[in-house]
Parts: sequence; structure tokens; C-alpha cells
Amino acid sequence: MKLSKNVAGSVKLPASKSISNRVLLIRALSYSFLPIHNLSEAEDTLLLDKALNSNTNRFYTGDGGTTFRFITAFLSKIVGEWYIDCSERMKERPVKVLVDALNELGAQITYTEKEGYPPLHILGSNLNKSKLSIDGSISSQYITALLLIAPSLVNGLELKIKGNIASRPYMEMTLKLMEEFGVKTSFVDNKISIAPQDYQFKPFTVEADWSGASYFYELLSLSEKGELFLVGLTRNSLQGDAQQVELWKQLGIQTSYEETGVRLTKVPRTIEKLHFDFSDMPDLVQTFAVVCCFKNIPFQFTGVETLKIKETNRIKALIQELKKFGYLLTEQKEGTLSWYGKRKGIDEKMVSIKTYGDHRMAMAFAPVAIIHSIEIKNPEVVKKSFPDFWQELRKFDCNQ
Ligand SMILES: O=C(O)C1=C[C@@H](OP(=O)(O)O)[C@@H](O)[C@H](O)C1
Ligand SMILES: C=C(OP(=O)(O)O)C(=O)O
Repeated sequence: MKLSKNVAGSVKLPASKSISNRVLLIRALSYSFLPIHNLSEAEDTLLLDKALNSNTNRFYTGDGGTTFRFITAFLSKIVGEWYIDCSERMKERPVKVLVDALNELGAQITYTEKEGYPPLHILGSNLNKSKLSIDGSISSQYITALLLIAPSLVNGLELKIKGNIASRPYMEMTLKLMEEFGVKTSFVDNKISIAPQDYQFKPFTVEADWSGASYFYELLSLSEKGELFLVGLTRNSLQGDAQQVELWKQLGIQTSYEETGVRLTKVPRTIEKLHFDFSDMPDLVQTFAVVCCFKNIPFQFTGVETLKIKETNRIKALIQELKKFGYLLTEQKEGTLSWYGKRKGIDEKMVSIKTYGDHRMAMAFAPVAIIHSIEIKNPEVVKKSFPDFWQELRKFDCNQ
């Protein structure tokens, strides 16, 4: 694919997988069959949906962090014996904080391979303890998993969060969705309290995905001219990644909210370098690292410590792949990724990008095809969150 330097057109984004997975779990906890409109077709969502509708006691959750962690909490409170398996990469992503919490509530969960990691064997029961304290700095998904089941626990849940809350907007998204389905929650001074109560499920429509939108902001940013319309995005989003709008403005992309989506136009950029704490928007680090290098904007990104335990070690993967274009990124201290503007020349006419099983590596590098000839290895990885990504990108192919 050779991308045009003038990108004009409209993009159909996938539905948010974060919202989809939460709403699927809430519907299952409500014993409801009412419809969820615009449910994501991401593999992570398809696998969760399948698990929630299966009648076996063995589940496979693939590569999905939320998929694995949400189903773990869900099964822990159902009396029975359950086995949850997953992909090889998920077996390297820790789950101890969640398992310890569920065991403290009364479940009996054991590791079937490596201590602290999936896969799991679960003896589920009526969890009747209600007070917990949990480390919030590793993944918000542990907190979300506990919150989602909290109203259905015999004595509810009082959750005290210790340390920083990584990916905090995702936890806030969970609380907002619970409220949307009629559950009362209280969040004061790092303590969340939820009394036992029933969800009131109702038909629901999932928003378009702000994380997936970032690759088209990047596309316009790397182009020479153009204008894009991203269908389905709204200003009042439940997604923390909607906050990327402010960053793009500094980088020269203006967002205008219209009735059916957002319009992106090019404006002069207002910054020469970018210092930003990504702990609220961890999934956008790859997009901004790539765009900043190719626009020659030195950067220092803090709050990136959780990236090592995502689909791949994203810090290492970014350093390795950007080096192929001569950009020398450094991780001088844990949780900080920087590029000081240093670049060495390269001879390669065509650069081959490894994706390491990570959808966001493929999507963050794809727009670079505007500037440099690239080949993306294992492009099918996008199915984890954005199955139609290549189809949408092809709209900007010169040979179309
Ligand atoms: O709750 C969610 O839907 C998510 C939370 C974040 O994970 P962490 O809380 O592990 O950072 C994010 O990176 C992931 O893509 C989706
Ligand atoms: C980190 C991600 O997802 P998960 O943790 O649910 O696998 C992601 O989609 O970038």
C-alpha cells in the first residue's frame, strides 16, 4: 500500500472494546438479553461474548487483558469449578493482584502454570467478605473487574486503592457505566463503596473508539494536506482517550465536533517539543511516539511504566522499531520514554516493522507509509481491537 500525501475522506471507526466488554459483563450480571447496539467486533470482545454465552467450564480468552480479568472476577462468584486459559502472551501478563483480592473475598483461585500468572483454576462461591485494599499502580483492569461484580456480592464491596491509580479514566469509565445501569457508587478519598444492588439493564449503544481514532489523527498529521471526518466520535465520551484532542491541537490538528462525528483539519502547530504524562492514556503512547519522531518533535513521555505488561513490552518494541528509521529513543529511568531529537542516517529504502503480536504496533506504524516505504509484519494483529483497520486505511491508498 502506498499512502497519498493528501488525505481527504471519512473513516468508519470500530466501537470501543473497553465499553463493549464492560457492558457485556453488566448484561450477563443482570441476566438480561436486551440488545447492545454497535457492539465491538474486536477479537477481545468476541471472545468475552463467547465465554459469557458458553455452557462449558473451560474458557479461552486469547490475548485480551480485559477479557481475561473480567471473566475471572465473574466466574469467581459463581458456584462451580472453572478453568480459564489464554494466549502465550497473556500468560506473561500478571494477574496476582486480582487473584489475591478475589481469594480474600472468598474465592479459591489457583495458578495452573506459573505463580501469579494465567491460566487459572477457579472454585467459585458466594463471595461474602466485602472489605479489600488493592494496589492501583499495575493495572486499572483489576479494579474494574472487582467493581463490575461488586453490586452482585452478598455484602457489596468497600475497596481502598493504594498507590497511584494507573489508567484512572478506565476505572472512572467503569463507575460511570455502572451508574448508567442504575447502580449507586461512592468514590471518596481513594475508597470506593458499592452496596449490594441490582443492575437495571436497558438497550445500549456503544460509542466509536477514541483509541482507534488516534491512527487517523496521526495519518492527517503526517500528510501534506487534507481533512478527515471520523464517524461516531462524540465530545462527551466515556473514554479517557477522548482527551487526546488537546494534544493533537498542539501538534497541529484541530477537532470540530459535528452531529455525526468529528472533523479534523490541519492548523499550525504550537509546540516544538512534547512533554506529557501518559498515565491516563497508556494506549496512545505508540501513536504519539511515532508521530513525534516523524515530525521531528523531541519528546519526554512519563507515566509509561505499565506499557511493559501490555500485548508486548511496548517500550522495548518502540525503541527497536523506531531505531530502524534512525530515531534513537531512550528509557533512562523506569516509566519515562524520551527522544531528544537524535537521528542517524539510514540506507534502507524499505523498512520492515515487527509487530510482536501487538495491534497497536501495526496501527501506529501504518501511517508512516506516507513518508517512507514500509512493510508491516503480521498485519492481522489489528483484529484484537480494529478488525477493519486495513480496509479503512486503504481509502487513502494512492493506487485506489
Ligand atoms: O479497562 C480497560 O478497558 C483498559 C484499561 C487499560 O489497561 P491498564 O489498566 O492495564 O493500563 C488499557 O490499557 C486497556 O487497553 C483497556
Ligand atoms: C492494552 C490493551 O488491551 P488489554 O490490556 O485489554 O489486552 C490495548 O488494547 O491496547
